Amino acid sequence: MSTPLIIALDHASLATALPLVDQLDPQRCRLKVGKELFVREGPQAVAALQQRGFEIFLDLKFHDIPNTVAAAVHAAADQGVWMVNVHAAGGRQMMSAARDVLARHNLTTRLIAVTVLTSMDDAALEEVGVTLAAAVQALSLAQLAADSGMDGVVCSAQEASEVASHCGDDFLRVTPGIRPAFAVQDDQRRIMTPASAMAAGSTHLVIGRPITRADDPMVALERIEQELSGE
Ligand SMILES: O=C(O)c1cc(=O)[nH]c(=O)n1[C@@H]1O[C@H](COP(=O)(O)O)[C@@H](O)[C@H]1O
Repeated sequence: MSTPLIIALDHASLATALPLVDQLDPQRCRLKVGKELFVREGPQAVAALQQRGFEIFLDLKFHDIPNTVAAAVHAAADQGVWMVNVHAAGGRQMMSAARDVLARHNLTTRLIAVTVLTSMDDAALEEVGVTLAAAVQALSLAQLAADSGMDGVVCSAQEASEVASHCGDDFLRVTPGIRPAFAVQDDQRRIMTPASAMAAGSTHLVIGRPITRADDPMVALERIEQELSGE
């Protein structure tokens, strides 16, 4: 599937997500199941979406000791999800343990690492003791993720081209913080429009509220697809 679009289903329940899901075409987007939906509904939400033909990015951003994260990543991959993520700040040992468990069980789930959350800017990072600029810290964590055998990273589109030049073109750049011109910024800080994010080297775009909270989600999605196809 060549579409870069991943729609973030940040819904309170499967029942509230399905009216949107049932209008979507699994050939034209993937779906991201995150903490809220997964904590409320569990693996059955993932299964219900897979049954409808969608590839799932299970976004639980694991960050714990290596043994715990490896086991959680294994459990996610056993559900047949397309992609799962961990926090790069969990370190080399944690990421390597997660990678190794997938390799040992011949599981093809893509394993990516979150660098610096797109909701954080330089000032927010400084408050948690990181004095590097967000872009510099993101690049450094991307390099660590690549060295630890990750398939790619979650980063801001603003960092995607630098990540590609340091970590290689095959290294995935999954970029949230996407805001079309018609959408509000919400709690995101390091943002880009869909077309500029692709031009800047993103391989995948994670988009939630600009679609899911739009008055007409399908119209919002069509506008984004048109922007991406250059119409
Ligand atoms: O890992 C993620 O998907 C993620 C990482 C990050 O740095 N920033 C970020 O926004 N996300 C997720 O991407 C989605 C963005 O949603 P919207 O801001 O509504 O488009 C949310 O589900 C976030 O949890």
